[in-house]
Amino acid sequence: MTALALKKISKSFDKTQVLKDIDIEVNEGEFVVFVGPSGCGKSTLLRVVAGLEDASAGEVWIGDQCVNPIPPSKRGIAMVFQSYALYPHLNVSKNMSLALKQEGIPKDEIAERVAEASRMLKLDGYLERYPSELSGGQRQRVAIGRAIVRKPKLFLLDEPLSNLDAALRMNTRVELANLHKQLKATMIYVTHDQTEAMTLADKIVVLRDGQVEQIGSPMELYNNPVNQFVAGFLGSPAMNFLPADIIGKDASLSVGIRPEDLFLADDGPLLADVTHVEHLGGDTNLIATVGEYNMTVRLFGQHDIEPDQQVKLGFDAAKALYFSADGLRASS
Ligand SMILES: Nc1ncnc2c1ncn2[C@@H]1O[C@H](COP(=O)(O)OP(=O)(O)OP(=O)(O)O)[C@@H](O)[C@H]1O
Repeated sequence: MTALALKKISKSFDKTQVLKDIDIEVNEGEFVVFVGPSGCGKSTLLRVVAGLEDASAGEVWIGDQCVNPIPPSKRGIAMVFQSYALYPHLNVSKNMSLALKQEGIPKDEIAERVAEASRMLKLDGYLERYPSELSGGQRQRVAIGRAIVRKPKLFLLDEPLSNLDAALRMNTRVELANLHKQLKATMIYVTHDQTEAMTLADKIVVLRDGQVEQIGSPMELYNNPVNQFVAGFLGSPAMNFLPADIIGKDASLSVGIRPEDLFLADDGPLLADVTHVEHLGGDTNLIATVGEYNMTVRLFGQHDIEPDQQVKLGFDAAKALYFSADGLRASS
């Protein structure tokens, strides 16, 4: 069943249009990630779903109801923000239960829900602590717990991990994926981080300049992007783009080759000047130039290559993608 449908949503602030004709369907239980560069309209779209902003045109459907006239508090949603927005004067237990109390839910049910959420989030030992006595990761878990106890139809998460350091971000990402599995809840998650999108999503919505570029599973988008923008946005290090005549193809096209699809080959068609080498232990990244074009090569394992060295590169031709001058996919 469809949990959320956005139908031709547009949004303008004064004369500036920031969302244009957005159509998205989210199935029940899906983890959907809105991803795109800064300013593309991700947060505004989430706020329109929440009812914190009105759409200038179009409809928001939650389940079988058009919620345009319905205020945020009645939409059956719970939001988690980047800033945890916890109440500093309330302990963890009270932060989690406040909204339920305001809704008039009986005390023993509140206690049950708080106990269950804190068990899931491994916060059971911290219920009496105040936010100032918690780490950033714990605070974010409380914010997530506060959403869980409300048993919403839809979870809306706006960059919830971006205040955490890299290691904690990765742990919390895994916890969030597990939580989604346990709750079987519908989640809409906004991020500009393509790794979060790739690792968390059942379905990714790539946005640019207020428009949907492509919707699909992470692997569909990675392997079969509709255009150069999507191809370049998903994947780290990013896809390399070169004029196709460098590999003997039509000069009006660009060829896109992912860093991991390049390899060292004495008879390879690309002569690369290595400018920098990143030894990652398990992998080695070469930053290089081919003619005037920059390239990143991801080699499996450890390699004894120095900056200023020249290497010959081959690539997996079956995985190369071609793009016409307007950025759309083309056949070679
Ligand atoms: N209340 C507002 N009034 C005017 N312009 C706004 C308002 N809110 C957002 N915008 C503009 O709308 C555009 C989209 O903003 P939005 O915050 O949705 O982008 P985003 O993709 O979430 O970016 P980021 O990743 O940087 O948070 C931006 O150009 C922003 O300046």
